[in-house]
Amino acid sequence: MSSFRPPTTPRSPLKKENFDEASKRRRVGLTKTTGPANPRARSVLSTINAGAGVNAGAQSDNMSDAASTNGSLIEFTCKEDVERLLAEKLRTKKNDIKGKCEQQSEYIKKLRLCITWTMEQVDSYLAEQESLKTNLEGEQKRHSELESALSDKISQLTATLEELMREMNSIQEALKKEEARKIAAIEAYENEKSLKQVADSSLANLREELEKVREEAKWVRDQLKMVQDNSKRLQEYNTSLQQYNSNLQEDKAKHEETIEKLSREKNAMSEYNCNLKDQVGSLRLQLAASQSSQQEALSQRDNLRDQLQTVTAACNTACAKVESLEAQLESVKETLTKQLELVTFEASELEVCFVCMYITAVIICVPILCQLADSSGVQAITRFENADRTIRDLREQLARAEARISEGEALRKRLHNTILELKGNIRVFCRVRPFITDGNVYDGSAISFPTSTDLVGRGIDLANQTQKYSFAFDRVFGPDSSQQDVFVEISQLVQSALDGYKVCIFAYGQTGSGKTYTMMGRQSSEGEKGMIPRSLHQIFKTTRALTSEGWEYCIQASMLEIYNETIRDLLLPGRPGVGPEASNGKQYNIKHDANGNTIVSDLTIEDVHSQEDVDRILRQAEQSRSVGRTQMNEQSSRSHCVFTLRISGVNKKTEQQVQGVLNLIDLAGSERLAKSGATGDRLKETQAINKSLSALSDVIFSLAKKEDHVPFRNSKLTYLLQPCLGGDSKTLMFVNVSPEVPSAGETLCSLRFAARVNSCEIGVPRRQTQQMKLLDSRP
Ligand SMILES: Nc1ncnc2c1ncn2[C@@H]1O[C@H](COP(=O)(O)OP(=O)(O)OP(=O)(O)O)[C@@H](O)[C@H]1O
Repeated sequence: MSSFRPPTTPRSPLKKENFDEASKRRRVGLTKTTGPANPRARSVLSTINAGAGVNAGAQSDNMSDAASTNGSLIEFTCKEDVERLLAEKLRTKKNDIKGKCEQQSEYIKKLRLCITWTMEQVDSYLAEQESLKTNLEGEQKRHSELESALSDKISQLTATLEELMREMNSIQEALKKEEARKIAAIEAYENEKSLKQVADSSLANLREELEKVREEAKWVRDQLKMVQDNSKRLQEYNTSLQQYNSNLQEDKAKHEETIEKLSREKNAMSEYNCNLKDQVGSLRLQLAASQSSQQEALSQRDNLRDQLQTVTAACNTACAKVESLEAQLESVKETLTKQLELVTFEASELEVCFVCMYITAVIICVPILCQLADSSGVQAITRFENADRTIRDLREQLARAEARISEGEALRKRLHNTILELKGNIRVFCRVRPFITDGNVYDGSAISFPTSTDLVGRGIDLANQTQKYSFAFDRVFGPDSSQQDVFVEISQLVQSALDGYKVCIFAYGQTGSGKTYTMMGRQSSEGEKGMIPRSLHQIFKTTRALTSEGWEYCIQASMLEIYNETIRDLLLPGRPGVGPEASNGKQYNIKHDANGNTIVSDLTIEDVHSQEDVDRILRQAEQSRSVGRTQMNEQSSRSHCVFTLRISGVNKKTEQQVQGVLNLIDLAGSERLAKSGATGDRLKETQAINKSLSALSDVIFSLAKKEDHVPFRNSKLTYLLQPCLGGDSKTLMFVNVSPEVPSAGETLCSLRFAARVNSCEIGVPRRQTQQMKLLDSRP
């Protein structure tokens, strides 16, 4: 608590300056008549002055004269001096008036000095009093302020005190409650203590019981184990029973089949019987018919006999007919009777036979069926064994085939790689885009293609002013070449990436020469899709096809831009464009791990599973790029755009693994510094582009020349791609060329750059790359 201390009052208001002030005023008071500050003091002074005032002017001169003549200048320092002066007695001879006068005038002088000193004292006291008064007023004012501050403070403190009192009361109440609670808790504790004792004793009992229960549990566990063993055995038995049951089911099915067959035979036989019965019926009907016809014949005979009797001449023939008919009838009758007897006998016999057969079949079938079941079981077992043997054989054959396939695959990879190495690990293709009739007239004089056998499809001639320049590359694609024609060459490198190699494909060339067209193409038209979508299509197609051989692939994509040596993430969700806010404050640091992989910290990496995923991320990247360009007021691309696919494959069967990388890069449009006329930021941009492009060409050039020390220099692009350049990595560069005449100077520049990259200008021998020692050159 802070203690209140009143401000210290100045103890000596009449210090030197105050005193000087007072004496000054005294002097003024002597010359000027001032109002009486202190009436009493003033009256004393007036009396003295009045007494002395008679000869004031002359006396003062005399006084000083006297003082100086006597040589005794009296000084008053204190009251005692005055009293001493007043007590002084004049010692003169009685009649010595002159001496007396002199002494008195001397005395008067002293008295005057004394009065002067006293007045000065009085004045100083008055001044002191005044200053004390003002000090007092000031002090009083301060005091009243302090008083009011104190009263405020006191009221505050009173309020605080009241609050504290309230708090104290509430605390006291709480304390009381706490105490009551404490007492209750103590009681509860006591109860709990007694309960604990009871619980301890019961715990001891429970422990004993627990021991017993544990023993019982052990016994139960043993029992359970036994039961589990039994259950296992029963399960096995059950399985064998199920097996047996399934065998029996199979047998039952077979028996049912046999029974069905037999019942089908029985049906056939009963049908046959029915047919026979029908035959008998029809024969009976025939018999009845013949009997009726016999009756008719007899009636006819009677009629004929009647007619015979009447017609005698025709009687012989009729009689013969009748006789023959009778004979026939007799024979038919006989035959029919015999047949009827036979059929009846056969029917009865068949009936008997059928019943016997059925009974016999039933009697015979059971053991036969049992035998059949046995034999079918044996057959099934043999069949099973045969099938097992066949399966084993097939498996061995399959394993041999798979081994042959993987050997073949390895051989294919080796051959593919050898072919690409023979073609060159670093290759340069030239692509001339068609002339764009944008109000321009094409005279076709700038670019031509040599027709000599050794340069056909490989050479390009450029006419610039009066000079002609010839270049040869690994392939030259003319203006008529389609995206598919170009992709045929690229697809081999895509296969290399799937085989686990690192591949970099660059598109280089002046602004508007067709780099983006080559890499991305036109998404809207299937035939005009560029290398990136086509490569991805091939990758998905191949990985799908390889699934049957046990391969499982994981494909991850990332896309970044390097603008003015600054990395921009093109797949950053919600990326607005450029500037620090575009990266959401992320730092993109490039690092290389021990396995030769490039890691860009904070970069968005997307898993891609289908062409749709790829289309989506390409759209997003294109949008991010165009927003960036608009914000930078770019007319065309001024940044390097790097699309990276990381392909990781594992073969479940052979446990082989591959880790390939495919980088597809749309480089910034090249521009000659001298020609660009750029200034300010534009100049800086152009310088940055040229610097990184020349660093890239230096790297590839020294890799092609098999140099030990590769100059990765201070360029983000080359540092980023470091693990993918050199060694057994594959590098392919497109030099894109515009056919327009005004750009011939630029075209010459691009072609020279490309020629330097692969040292393939005519007359310079081609070189193969070899395993290089890559230098770490972190920018
Ligand atoms: N082979 C081609 N067939 C048809 N059109 C093409 C071809 N190559 C380029 N083009 C067209 O030429 C124009 C410029 O091409 P593109 O934008 O690809 O050039 P670029 O080199 O990427 O330019 P920049 O450096 O400015 O980005 C585009 O309209 C493109 O469609």
